[in-house]
Amino acid sequence: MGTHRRIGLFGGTFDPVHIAHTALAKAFRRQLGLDEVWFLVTPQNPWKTDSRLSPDHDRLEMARLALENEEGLTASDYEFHLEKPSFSYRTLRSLRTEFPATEFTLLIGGDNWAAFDNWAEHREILTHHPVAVYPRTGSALTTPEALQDMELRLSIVTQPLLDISSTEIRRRVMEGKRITDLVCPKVAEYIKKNGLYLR
Ligand SMILES: Nc1ncnc2c1ncn2[C@@H]1O[C@H](COP(=O)(O)OP(=O)(O)OP(=O)(O)O)[C@@H](O)[C@H]1O
Ligand SMILES: O=C(O)c1ccc[n+]([C@@H]2O[C@H](COP(=O)([O-])O)[C@@H](O)[C@H]2O)c1
Repeated sequence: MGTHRRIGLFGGTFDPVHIAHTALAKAFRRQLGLDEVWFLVTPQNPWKTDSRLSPDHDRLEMARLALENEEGLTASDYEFHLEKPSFSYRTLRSLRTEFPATEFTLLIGGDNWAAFDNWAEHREILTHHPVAVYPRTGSALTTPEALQDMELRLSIVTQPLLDISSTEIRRRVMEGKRITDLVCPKVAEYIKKNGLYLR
């Protein structure tokens, strides 16, 4: 006890998790010297109410498979037990209460960061947590004006851009195309075995 742990949080839908997610999480962990990075598989992003989402347990299992040999990267079902939709401030409140000696740093894409002042209770989030932002295609790393009076603990994660998305993977599966370069082999196998993304 008493050790001050530093954990990075990477929230997403992960339907499915792909190699760009893993590469980014590794860069995040290494560049910030974090003990661990948790992939928070979100049951329901407050801004994405897409009913065609794969079941929570499939998305979690794929994240587990993708990360089982990745040191310091863990798939987390923490948000499965919280109220929906999964507002990040609620998740973070709960984590702070449960793990008071741990510092949680949020990983946020440049696209999400540009709109961060629209996140529920965003000032509360920034008061309690450092944030790491990484570039995404088409988004500049500028801090929203509404946040400029805040004392931000902000770092930038530099990572070569990989043009891969879960949307593209789902589409390729539906079209019967190969996805072996885009997801890890065990995830490809899981998708096939369970007939995911065929409709
Ligand atoms: N190719 C990529 N490079 C860098 N970051 C990515 C990439 N793909 C996804 N991310 C980041 O990972 C986070 C979680 O991923 P998410 O589950 O939304 O995947 P996605 O591929 O963007 O999904 P979808 O295509 O279904 O919207 C996203 O908010 C995004 O910031
Ligand atoms: O809390 C919010 O208001 C909020 C608004 C938009 C997105 N989020 C979270 O941001 C994370 C990334 O979302 P996404 O869909 O871009 O992968 C995911 O954990 C969402 O729950 C959170």
